[in-house]
Amino acid sequence: MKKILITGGAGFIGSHVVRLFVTKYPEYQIFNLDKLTYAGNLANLTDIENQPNYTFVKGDLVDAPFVDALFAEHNFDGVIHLAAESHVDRSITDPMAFVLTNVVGTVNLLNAAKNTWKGNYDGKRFYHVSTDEVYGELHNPEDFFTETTAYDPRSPYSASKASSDHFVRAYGNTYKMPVVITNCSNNYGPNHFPEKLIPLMIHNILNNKPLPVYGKGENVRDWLFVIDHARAIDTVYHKGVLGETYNIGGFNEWKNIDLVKLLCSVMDKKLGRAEGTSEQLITYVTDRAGHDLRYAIDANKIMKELGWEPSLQFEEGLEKTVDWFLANTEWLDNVTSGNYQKYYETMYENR
Ligand SMILES: Cc1cn([C@H]2C[C@H](O)[C@@H](COP(=O)(O)OP(=O)(O)O[C@H]3O[C@H](CO)[C@@H](O)[C@H](O)[C@H]3O)O2)c(=O)[nH]c1=O
Repeated sequence: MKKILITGGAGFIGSHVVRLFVTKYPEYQIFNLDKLTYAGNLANLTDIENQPNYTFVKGDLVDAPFVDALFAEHNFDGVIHLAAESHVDRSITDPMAFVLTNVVGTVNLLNAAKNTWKGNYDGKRFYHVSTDEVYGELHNPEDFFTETTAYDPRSPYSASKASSDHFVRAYGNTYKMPVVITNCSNNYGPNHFPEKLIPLMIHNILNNKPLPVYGKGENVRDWLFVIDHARAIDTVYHKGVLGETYNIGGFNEWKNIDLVKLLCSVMDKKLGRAEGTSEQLITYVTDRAGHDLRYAIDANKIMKELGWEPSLQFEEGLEKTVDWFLANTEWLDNVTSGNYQKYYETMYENR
């Protein structure tokens, strides 16, 4: 039985990857290693937690002896590394947390794999899940990030992810480790932690709170339904060429303000409120420091070479997402209690 270690499997994207692998591949033993930070939540996985091919391990990638021991015990065949601090705003107020988890954590994991595999890489694979933010920002509407775009990280978050990408490639080159990397655009969908744009807006609309749009709302992001990202990860894990990088995205660009207005209108319909009700909550707030203007990803390589493509149109995905949040208000209430409130009381003055 192949043993696969998925890190960060209790998080938003990770939990969708764990679910897909546990249900699609009963012949794999899936280990989910997660530190259960504020954004990691085992409630994301209750439907599969009793599956015989699923094991949860709580632990911190920064703890090298722990990571070494886990690897030595199981000699994993594959690693899908998603564990990361992921929120740009938090990286602005606490960059070191991002250096530790994203850089030190990744190098600890690489070392553990290297020292356990000892050059015997037959059937082995180290897959690093990364972000399009490593490429910096775009200004010209005709430009897209491709796999050969030079790295230009501009936030502490993207600098930490760029650094971890470089380490993964360096281990591929220096120790000939079997590595593959993907860089994906903005995800959305069920279980998204409500500090990110879409779930935050859903949460605030439900609670009649202001909808904080940074700057003028002119920044552009490319959005992909999280389950399509999980499908892409499955595709790259099984068909991706070692040493390669694949960009993943939806060819689905939205200006923040247009997206928030669309979401307001979907919410009004779902909640039976008059059209325009939620839009009144839109509040322009101080811009994010160093806010990247536009991300746009060229996903042609994964589409043409590996045959992956998104399964959903954005409007459909957004409606599914809203439906999920409306059906899971308990999940939302749980993740927005306690420290969440404290974070939002101080975050605007910290930015
Ligand atoms: C939370 C929040 C965000 N924004 C803006 C900032 C961005 O232009 C856009 C999306 O913000 P966020 O949801 O924080 O996502 P963004 O900074 O683009 O980064 C996301 O997408 C990246 C991929 O591009 C991932 O690597 C990151 O982990 C993920 O957080 O919305 C607002 O205008 N108001 C808000 O309250």
